[in-house]
Amino acid sequence: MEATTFVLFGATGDLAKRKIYPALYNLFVDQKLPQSFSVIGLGRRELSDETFQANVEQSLRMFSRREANDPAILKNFLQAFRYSVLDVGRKEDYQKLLQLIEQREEELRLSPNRMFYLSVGPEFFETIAANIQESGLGSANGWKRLVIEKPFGHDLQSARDLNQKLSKAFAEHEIFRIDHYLGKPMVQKLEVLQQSNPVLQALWTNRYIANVQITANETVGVEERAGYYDHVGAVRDMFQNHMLQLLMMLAIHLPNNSTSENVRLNKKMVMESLEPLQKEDVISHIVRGQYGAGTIQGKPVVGYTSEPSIAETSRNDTFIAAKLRIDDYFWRGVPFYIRTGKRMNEKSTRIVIEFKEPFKQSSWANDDSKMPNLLVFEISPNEGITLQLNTRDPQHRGEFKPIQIDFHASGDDVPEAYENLIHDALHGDPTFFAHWDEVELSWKWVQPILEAFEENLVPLHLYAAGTYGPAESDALLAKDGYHWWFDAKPEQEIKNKKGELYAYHPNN
Ligand SMILES: NC(=O)C1=CN([C@@H]2O[C@H](COP(=O)(O)OP(=O)(O)OC[C@H]3O[C@@H](n4cnc5c(N)ncnc54)[C@H](OP(=O)(O)O)[C@@H]3O)[C@@H](O)[C@H]2O)C=CC1
Ligand SMILES: O=C1O[C@H](COP(=O)(O)O)[C@@H](O)[C@H](O)[C@H]1O
Repeated sequence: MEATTFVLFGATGDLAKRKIYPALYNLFVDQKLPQSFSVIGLGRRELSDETFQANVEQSLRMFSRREANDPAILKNFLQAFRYSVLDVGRKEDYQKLLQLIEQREEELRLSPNRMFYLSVGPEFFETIAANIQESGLGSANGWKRLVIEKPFGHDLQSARDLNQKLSKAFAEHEIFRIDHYLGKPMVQKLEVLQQSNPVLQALWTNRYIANVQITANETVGVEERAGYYDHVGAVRDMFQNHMLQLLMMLAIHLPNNSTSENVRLNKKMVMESLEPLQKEDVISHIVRGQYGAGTIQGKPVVGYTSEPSIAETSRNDTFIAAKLRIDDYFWRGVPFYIRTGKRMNEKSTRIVIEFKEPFKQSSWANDDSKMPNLLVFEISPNEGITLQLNTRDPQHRGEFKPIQIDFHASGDDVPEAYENLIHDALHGDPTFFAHWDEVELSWKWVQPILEAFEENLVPLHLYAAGTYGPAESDALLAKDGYHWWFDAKPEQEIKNKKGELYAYHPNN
């Protein structure tokens, strides 16, 4: 891998501590960082290099998936780190930064390849990009890349404006827009699984699939992020980016040996084929919710409008469920249901593919003991794939009995999303980053929803914390004769149509 200088804006911030340093450390231990590597951390507060290194070390102790207790490894890792004070608006700070980078490049004999990681608020993205260009930081005789965190815009127009400004300083192939869901190992496997398994390729069509359900449930509430979250809601925070990226990754059809270009083109095609929503259709396709008081894992929690720094009158959405259709050859007629919410019953991100009724034409058609075939991708917190099949149960007069074929990855060996993404950005591999075309098409699809919410054309349903969202979310599927799979019943059991228990909830 080519020698690189990793320039981190926001080096004293929460994301850097919780995700970026642990990811760099784990890549270092796995020998996946360039042999010659320099990190320059930036922030407004004054820190010596030693204090900065000590802070990084502390973040590893708190957040790294691997213990950081080997002094020799730690020393080698931390010696790459330097700190410089930089206020994003102060031009002289960029000159100081340039001098420091050049000095380190000379000391370490690094080629001037520079990766600028913007782990700062979105209000700074444009200014930083412009200053990188103006100061000459990006014009050395090597490559330059810009890694940019979410949110990428607040709506369609602001996203377009931001992109236009960034593109004055960086070309599209130099911009790596982070969507950390694309870094999750199971999401990355979706592409490989489909490409390398003819059995899945054959099934990936409306001929066999009845519906697809994509869920990202969280148990946490708004936490300390009121200032940000109350302006974005679930629709911008999760749906426009992470959930639509999951939809694209699931729905693409890829040629064998596909390249990152194929992935991007196919994702774009999925978004272009999404049936657009008109503002007046939002009410029949989208459910918006907000959590009220309730109980999470046995503990009482307050409702959204009683959370610190949230106005009592807030009508912000903390839950969204949607029904979408992809109007193309493969998916025409297959509804995609998506939901995400805070303060839900459990933390789980999963995709469930429900296959069509297998015995429609057979003499078993009216046998209620059979279940549909399901293919389940558990994305987080546990990673796994389950295929549910029907078999006969000799113990019970030969009724159908679902069996599940399971693969589950073991926790410690699974790299964190940020490890995968930083590794790919260092390699210049854009496959698992959001291309501008996808971002623009996502905002375009979501725009009527934003407007309908703004104009209050859609009711805001309250749901009790610790549930699976408002009843209207269940009704969205029930209208089509479906239900959300794997929502734990109060007693955490899953029963068949005859009311017989056939499985416990997967997270129990
Ligand atoms: N935290 C998270 O879990 C996630 C965060 N993100 C995104 O990552 C980005 C960073 O978030 P997070 O780390 O939580 O934010 P924090 O508020 O914790 O950190 C912000 C960082 O920006 C620096 N900063 C603030 N103002 C300036 C300025 N004028 N000039 C230079 N540096 C400045 C701060 O340093 P100092 O105070 O020293 O100036 C600090 O290092 C945001 O875009 C956020 O949306 C995305 C996903 C998850
Ligand atoms: O981007 C975000 O994602 C997290 C959820 O991520 P996960 O990896 O824990 O599923 C969410 O809590 C946060 O609000 C959002 O900004």
